Amino acid sequence: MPATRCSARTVSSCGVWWIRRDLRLADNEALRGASQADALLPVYCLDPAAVLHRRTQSSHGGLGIPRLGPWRARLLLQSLASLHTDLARLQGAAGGPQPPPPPPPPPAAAPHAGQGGPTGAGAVPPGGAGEGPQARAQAGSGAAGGGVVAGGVGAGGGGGGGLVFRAGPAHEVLPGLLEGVLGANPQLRHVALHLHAEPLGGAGGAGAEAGAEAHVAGALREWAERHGLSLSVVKHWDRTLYHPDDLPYSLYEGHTAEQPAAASRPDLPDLQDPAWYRHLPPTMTRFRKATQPACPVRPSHPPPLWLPPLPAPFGGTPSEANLAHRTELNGAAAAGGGRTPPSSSPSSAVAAGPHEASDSSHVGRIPCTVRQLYEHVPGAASALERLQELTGRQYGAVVDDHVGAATASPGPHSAFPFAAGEAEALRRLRHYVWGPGGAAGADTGAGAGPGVASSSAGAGTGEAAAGPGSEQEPATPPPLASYTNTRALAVGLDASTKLSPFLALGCITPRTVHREVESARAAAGPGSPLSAECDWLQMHLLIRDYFTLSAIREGAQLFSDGDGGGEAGWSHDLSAFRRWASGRTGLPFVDASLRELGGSGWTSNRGRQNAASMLTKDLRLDWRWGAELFECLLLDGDEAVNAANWRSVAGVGSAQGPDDRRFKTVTQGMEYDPDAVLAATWLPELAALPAHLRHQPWAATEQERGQYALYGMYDSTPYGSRGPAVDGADAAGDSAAGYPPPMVDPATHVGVVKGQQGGGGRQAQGGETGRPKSGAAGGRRRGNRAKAAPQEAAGAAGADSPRSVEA
Ligand SMILES: Cc1cc2nc3c(=O)[nH]c(=O)nc-3n(C[C@H](O)[C@H](O)[C@H](O)COP(=O)(O)OP(=O)(O)OC[C@H]3O[C@@H](n4cnc5c(N)ncnc54)[C@H](O)[C@@H]3O)c2cc1C
Repeated sequence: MPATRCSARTVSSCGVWWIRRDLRLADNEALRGASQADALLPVYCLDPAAVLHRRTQSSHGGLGIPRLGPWRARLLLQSLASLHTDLARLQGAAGGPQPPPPPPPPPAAAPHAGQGGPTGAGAVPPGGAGEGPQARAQAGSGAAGGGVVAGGVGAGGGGGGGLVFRAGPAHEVLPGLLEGVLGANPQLRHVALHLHAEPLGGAGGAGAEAGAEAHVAGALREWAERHGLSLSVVKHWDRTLYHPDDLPYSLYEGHTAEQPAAASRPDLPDLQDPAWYRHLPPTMTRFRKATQPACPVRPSHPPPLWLPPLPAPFGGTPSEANLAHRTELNGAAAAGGGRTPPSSSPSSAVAAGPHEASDSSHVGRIPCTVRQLYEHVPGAASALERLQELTGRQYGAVVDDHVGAATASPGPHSAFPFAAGEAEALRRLRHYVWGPGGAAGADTGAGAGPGVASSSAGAGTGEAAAGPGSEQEPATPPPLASYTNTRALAVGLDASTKLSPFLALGCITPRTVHREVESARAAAGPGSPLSAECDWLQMHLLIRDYFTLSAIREGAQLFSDGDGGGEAGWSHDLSAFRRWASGRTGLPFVDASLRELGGSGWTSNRGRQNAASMLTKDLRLDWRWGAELFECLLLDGDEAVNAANWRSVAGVGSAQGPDDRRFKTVTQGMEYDPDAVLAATWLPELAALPAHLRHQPWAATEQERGQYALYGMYDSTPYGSRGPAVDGADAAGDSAAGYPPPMVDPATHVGVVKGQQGGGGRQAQGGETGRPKSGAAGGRRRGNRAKAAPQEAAGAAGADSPRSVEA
């Protein structure tokens, strides 16, 4: 038995990390705060309110579907498993730095083609690193040289580690857990609860978690008083790039500083109206101008190298040696000498059984399937049924799939074919910013960038020397280098960053993304064209901030119906909604996007905008129904960001902009998916058609009608009154005849394809005249957005950025 065990110390303080959407070790204020105590109790509470809606979203009631749909639930479980393994590795690790173990064997196959492949510490082939200290030591092997502690559960540490998973609202779960801790640690004197605040999580907030934070604080206070303990409750905020406390104005209307902040900030640009500085500016452009120059981005913190162990009865007790060692290790990490990325892969963690990775039966069991998760929540099964009914899709395979299975459920067509968790988030970020091989930077320490890895970086992996920037490898431009041109495309793994699911679950912070991008900018040097791409990516982080902050400001009004429904108000025609939700509107770009969403949990920003426009501007259906379906299905579903985006497209509330943000969806498809790849992939009925007909099958010539059996599909029957609805419409199977005619006049969805005006341009019309001259390839192959200076693009009613907030 290691000597450290003999000198076990009593636990007089316990830090509780109430894990919410901050599933990471690095740059995590709540974890840092809770780790100051003798013991650390990381707890994830599966609150039924996070799985099912508590609120009624529209005046006509909600849809009755899960708030946490199967795709995101799966990603959540994987991320929890990954975090569990990382915690088990670090909590109570003892014995000091270990010599780096031999490099792990190269994985049999790169799990994600095009992403640079797994590299270094995080690259644990599915099922490759299983149980046991040796496996875990290997999992940590790529960390900064000399900084990794092989340890964790069963590895001779001063106690076990891992997260405690419990089903139930936190205000019920946490006092119960602490009762057990107190029973096993009679010397306990102080409990410190650290949590990451949710945008809508405060008392009186609008979201389903409204009041949760206040409830928990109240319940713990009552518990602590009863036992004569001292309690501190500390809320942290890492969700946005800019910390709300640093903004040069108040978020809330009605809050008036004595002087407008602008008066004391002559360095701020003159935005004409000083009142903007008192409140969250009413448009994105003004927000950017008022915020960027005035607000620092706070530094992001490296991951800890040591964490206090779980308290008894969940784990062991810390030892004097452990505690002394904490200071040494974390001090080194803070000094940048050993940024150790989390090293687990969710697949390895789950393949071994995430819960079984703990040595204590007291540590709660993370469900291994989405069905197990749903079983904790009464009503979830029927909500899933309802979702299936609305989308016309069965989710059995997804909910029953073991989350650690090597074959990812999202399937071969997923635009988000990534694993979950912090290490994967970092790999994706580095790949996007530095290019193929840049994921090796995931092992080098954030911000270091490839080619400038510290000497300790990649120890044991051999990756650092082969990274980009080295002589062996020709420089391949990173995806970031073409972000401006590709970001708006509807297809393409590297068209956009695909970071939003990681950001939504908190596997990575916007600060970390920002810092990495700044490193790339610095490495590229002054005047490099990459700088504009960096600006444009950071602009989108700003949009996320703006929408999140807007949601906070809206509070209870976030889900008000606004007046966007027009005089008649919003329609609640459920049958029309079903056609939309199941991707059977008859407008291929909208349908393909919606079926992609239903079938994989992802669709592009462009697809989302067009689908939302169709729902609100053509069908005049209640935007909250659309928002509810999106929040359920999206891998990156985020209540605040989602609702704010929907409000923006629907034109409701204070974010209202131009009256009509209606998208011509056929033209949009031609511009952002010229080869109609999305339709070919997700609309089997149209897959056999040539690309130009996949954009608008009704535009077939007489000859094409015969050739592709399109006769009878598009006759003169008024739109919307015929054609297969989702219920029982598939008689014609996956042939073109099985594809429904448009619910609305398709001519109103065709406009000028940008970039084709003038000489080579054409006025794309509905009906017979809408054929591109040279097939779909006649459309632009690249995103339509010109390489505008980000500043201008941000200020314009850009195709990417929410127009209404740019007004
Ligand atoms: C109707 C509708 C609903 C949406 N719902 C969500 C949602 O629930 N969660 C979510 O994260 N995004 C949502 N978005 C915004 C946007 O579609 C996604 O953030 C983006 O497509 C994610 O892809 P990416 O990570 O590759 O983004 P990139 O283009 O690479 O952008 C980088 C990051 O910037 C942020 N970002 C970019 N565009 C937006 C935007 N319009 N609003 C907020 N943040 C943005 C994201 O965090 C993203 O990861 C929605 C958009 C619409 C039109």
